[in-house]
Amino acid sequence: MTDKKQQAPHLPNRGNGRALPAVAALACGLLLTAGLCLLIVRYQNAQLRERFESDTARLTALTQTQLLAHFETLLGVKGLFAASDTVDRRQFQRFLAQQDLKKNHPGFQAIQFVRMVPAAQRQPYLDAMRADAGSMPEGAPRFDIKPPGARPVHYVIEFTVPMEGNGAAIGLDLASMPSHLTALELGRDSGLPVATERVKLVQDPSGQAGFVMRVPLYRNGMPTQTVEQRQLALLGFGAIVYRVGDLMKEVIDPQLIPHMRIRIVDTGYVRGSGPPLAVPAPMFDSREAYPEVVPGGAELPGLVTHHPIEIGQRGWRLDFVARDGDRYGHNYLLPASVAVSGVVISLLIAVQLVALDRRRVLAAQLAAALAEQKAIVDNATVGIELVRDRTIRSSNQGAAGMLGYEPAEIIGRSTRAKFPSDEAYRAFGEQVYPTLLTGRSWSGDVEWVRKDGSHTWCRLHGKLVDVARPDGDSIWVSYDIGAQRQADAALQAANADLQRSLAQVARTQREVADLSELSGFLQACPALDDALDCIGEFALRLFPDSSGVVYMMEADRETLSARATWGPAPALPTLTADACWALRRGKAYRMERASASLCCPHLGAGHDAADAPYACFPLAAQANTFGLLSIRHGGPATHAAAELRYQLATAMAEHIGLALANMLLRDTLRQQSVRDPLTGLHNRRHLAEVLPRELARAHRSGAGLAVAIVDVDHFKRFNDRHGHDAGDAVLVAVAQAMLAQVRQGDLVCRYGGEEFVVLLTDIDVTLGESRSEQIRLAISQLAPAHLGQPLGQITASLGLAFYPQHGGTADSLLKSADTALYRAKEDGRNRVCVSAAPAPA
Ligand SMILES: Nc1nc2c(ncn2[C@@H]2O[C@H](COP(=O)(O)OP(=O)(O)OP(=O)(O)O)[C@@H](O)[C@H]2O)c(=O)[nH]1
Repeated sequence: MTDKKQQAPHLPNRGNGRALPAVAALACGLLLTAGLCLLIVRYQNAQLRERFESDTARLTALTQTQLLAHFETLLGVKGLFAASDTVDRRQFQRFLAQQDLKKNHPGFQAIQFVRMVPAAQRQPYLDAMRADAGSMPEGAPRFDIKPPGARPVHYVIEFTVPMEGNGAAIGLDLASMPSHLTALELGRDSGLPVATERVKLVQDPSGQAGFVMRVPLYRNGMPTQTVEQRQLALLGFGAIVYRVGDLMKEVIDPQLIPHMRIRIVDTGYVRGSGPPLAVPAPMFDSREAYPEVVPGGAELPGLVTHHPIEIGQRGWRLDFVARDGDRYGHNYLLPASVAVSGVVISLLIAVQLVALDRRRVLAAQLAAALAEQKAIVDNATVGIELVRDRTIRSSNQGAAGMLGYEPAEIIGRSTRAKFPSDEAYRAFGEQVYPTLLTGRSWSGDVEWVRKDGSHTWCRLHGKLVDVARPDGDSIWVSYDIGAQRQADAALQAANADLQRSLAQVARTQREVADLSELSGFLQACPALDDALDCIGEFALRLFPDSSGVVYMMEADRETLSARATWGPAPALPTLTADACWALRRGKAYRMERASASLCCPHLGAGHDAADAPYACFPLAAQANTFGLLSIRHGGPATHAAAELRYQLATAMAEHIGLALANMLLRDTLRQQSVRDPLTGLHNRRHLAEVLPRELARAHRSGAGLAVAIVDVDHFKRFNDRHGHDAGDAVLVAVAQAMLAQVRQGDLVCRYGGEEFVVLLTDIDVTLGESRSEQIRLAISQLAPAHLGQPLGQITASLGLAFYPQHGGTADSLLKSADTALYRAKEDGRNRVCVSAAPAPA
């Protein structure tokens, strides 16, 4: 069995690895998508950060600008004191009123003047303040420095604007508070504005963070270039008290609050101006400052920035944390869209690649299959053709070569070119298309014409490709069966020959059997006539449509008489040798064609041997022709059949000839044994056979029977006188005379020498006596001669005995007759004496 792998078409490998490009493309696509999404996210982040940084930078700058604007107010206070070291409370209030601080700087808690009071000046100062009518007409008798206690220097809040809500701060000695004291001393020594750390404003019950910005005020006219000079020249401080929350509300764009959390921490003095803070002090938190503002989404840890600013020699750090939302929140729609699109596109690309690969594989498979199919078609031993519109559209080598064409020669030609005639082509179409139009395939044998004009037979199978389009393509497969048909024909012929041979064998066997049976019958026949009757019957068995005749030679050896016939009677019942070519030529003669001159005359004038062939066979034994077999057949036959029936006729003739020859020989021998050769009469042996039989018949029938013994008188003397030959002639003449006097059925035999016995059947005494007398008379009337010489009168004596009167047996009857003969001799010869013997008991 052929390996299936070898049968499978050679197709591209579809194993592992074919999906690799698609997977790689998908991976690349996903990677690109991820990268693109990452870039978008990063870009968005950068955008957000840029916006965030821009917002926070702007906010920081704005904060700083706003604070500077605030500080300008403080610088205005400094200018106020630069004009006069003795600015009283009313001047101060008037100055501030011009600033319209409540309106322009709502973040102010208060603006103050802090006076530096050395310990030595404490009391004078208190006295002056308590007596000062500038602030109120009755003065401020309860004014005091608080908290009480001795300190090297006091920094006393001398007046504050507004007073409402800030009155508690009047008289407060800032030197008692280390954080204030540090800031005051730093401002004093630096000559620059200085801020405090976060302080809790005593005048502010809200508890929010606060700080105080102060600017040192020096006495006019005193140098302030050095620290010492500035310490000596210090008058006090102009101060602004801030509530950080209120301040930042002025500064911060409220629209940003929902989008970010802003915290401000105080990181301590910068440039070593003071002790650093271990922990930055929170100054402001937008979440607390704007509780009414609904914050955006969650804080974005990745969107945090810090901006340091310097406020009165203190470092503030503004911490910004963006909140998720429409300003800083990530727009995931775009990356998500990109991601989804990228994934979809990647998948589509991968699917396309898979499909492309699949198409490529399918295309390769299709190409391989087509190539294989083409190879199969091209190399097929059968013919394969595509026909459309009765035109050969394609043809393989098998189809073209079958008719001696090259494919290029026959492609494009009409299918009619293959058929021997228009009629054959039309008949083919009428036979084929009814089947094809049902959608079934048609198969059949067609006779086609080769390129060289010779014809061949092809077995054809056809089918419409699309039954809905009868004029469309049809596929035809053909193979040359010319040789096969020849072989089939030869086989059929051989088979027919074999059948004929077998039939012939059977017929021959039957004929042999018939011949054998004929031989058996012929051998069993007691007489020639019986045999001849059998011949006619068997001849009809062997030659059923025949007629014929068997002629037998007559005693004259000249003529032949028809003794057995079958079918129509022969034209000549008797003939001579001249009437038959077989007898003339001494050998078998047959004639199977019309020829008047060569046709045997015994068949009759005008016999046509072409219509009725015949054969004649001489029947001979030991070169002695004794008969003729003539067979006339019913009609012509093929040469072989004619030969066979001639052989059969020959065999039949041989069988018949041999059988008849044997029969004739047997008859001759028998005749010789029972006949007297001289006279031709039956002899004594024959009489011994016949007499008992005739006696039995007479006994059965009751008829009479007579036996007469006839003896020539004085024959010895006749012999002696005329010689023995003359005696023989007399005996012959006597025999003929006796035969002439008896009836058919009677018997005349030579009993011995010159003695004869005449057996007269079915006769009574009277007739027997008269018949015996007739015999005697006939003999006596003979005038025999020999060699031209008369021999004189002949007489004979007869002894007559009758059955049953004179004997019941052959012996007794002959004895009675012999006794009667003796008496006739005794009584003078030439007479008839009847036995006188008595009837047997
Ligand atoms: N020519 C011839 N003679 C025969 C033949 N057979 C017998 N004879 C002779 O016939 C004669 C018979 O003679 P016999 O028996 O004495 O009788 P016969 O002379 O006829 O005398 P009768 O009978 O008393 O009248 C013999 O001489 C025989 O030789 C025969 O076939 N041919």
